[in-house]
Amino acid sequence: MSGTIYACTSTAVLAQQLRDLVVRAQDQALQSHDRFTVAISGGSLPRTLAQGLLAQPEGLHWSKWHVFYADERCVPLDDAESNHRLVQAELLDHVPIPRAQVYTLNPALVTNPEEAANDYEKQMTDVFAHKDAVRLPVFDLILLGMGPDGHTCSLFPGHPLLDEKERWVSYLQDSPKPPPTRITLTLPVVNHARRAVFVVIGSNKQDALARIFDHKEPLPAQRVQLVHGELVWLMDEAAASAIQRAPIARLVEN
Ligand SMILES: O=C(O)[C@H](O)[C@@H](O)[C@H](O)[C@H](O)COP(=O)(O)O
Repeated sequence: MSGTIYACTSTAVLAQQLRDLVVRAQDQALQSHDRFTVAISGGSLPRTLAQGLLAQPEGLHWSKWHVFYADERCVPLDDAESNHRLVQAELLDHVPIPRAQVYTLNPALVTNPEEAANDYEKQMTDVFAHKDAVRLPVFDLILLGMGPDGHTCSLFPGHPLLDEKERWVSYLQDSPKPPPTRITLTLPVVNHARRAVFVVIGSNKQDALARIFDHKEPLPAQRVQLVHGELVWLMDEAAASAIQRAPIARLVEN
C-alpha cells in the first residue's frame, strides 16, 4: 500500500496539515503551468478543507485554481445533497476563485446521468486538452474521502465501475450511499494525479482501514495507487488506531 500515513491528534492539526499539503501541491503546479487543478470529494472533507484553508489563506493563489468534483450527486446544484452546494457553502463563497473555473455537473442533465458524465468529461477536456491529445488528465491534486465500506469518490466495493479503464468520468444509478445516481471520476484518472490526499476521520472507518492496511484487501480506497504521484493519508487518532501493520507518523499540536 503506497502512501504516507499521518495520525493527527486533533481535527485542527489535521486541517492545518491538509492546508500545508494543498499549498505544496499548488506551488508545485504553478512552477510548471499557470493553473492549479484540484478535484474535491463531498462528505465531511469540504468542511475540514475549509477549516484549514480559511484559517491561513496566505499563499493561496485563488485565481489560478480550477476546481472539479471527484464525484457528484445527480441532483440540482442547490439541492441539499449536492457536493457543489456543500463546497460552495463551506469554501467557494468565501474565496475569490473565478466561478468559470469551478466545473459543476450540468444541471440540465441531472435526470440523464450518462449524458451528465459525458458532459463533465468534456468540461475536463476543455481544461486538460482533448482526449485524443492526452489519454488521461493529470490533476495537480485530488482530495478524497473514504466511506466505512472503503469506497472513495463514488466507487463502491464490488461495483463494475472499478474496472473502467477508458472513461475519465462515469456514472452509476445504484450507489449504496444515497442518493443512488451519481457521476464519478474513474480510478485511472485518480491514479494519474500528481498528488492525492485522503482525509479519514472517525472510528467508523477503523474496519475499512484495518482491511486495507493490515489485510491488503482491494477495497476501492486501497486501489488508489498513484502511478507517478504522491499519496498521503490524513487521519484522526480514532481512525488511525485501527492500523497495526503500517508505519504511521504522528502529528501533534504545535
Ligand atoms: O459524494 C460523496 O458521498 C463523497 O464524495 C463520498 O465519497 C465521501 O467522500 C465518502 O463517503 C466519505 O464521506 P465522509 O468523509 O463524510 O465519511
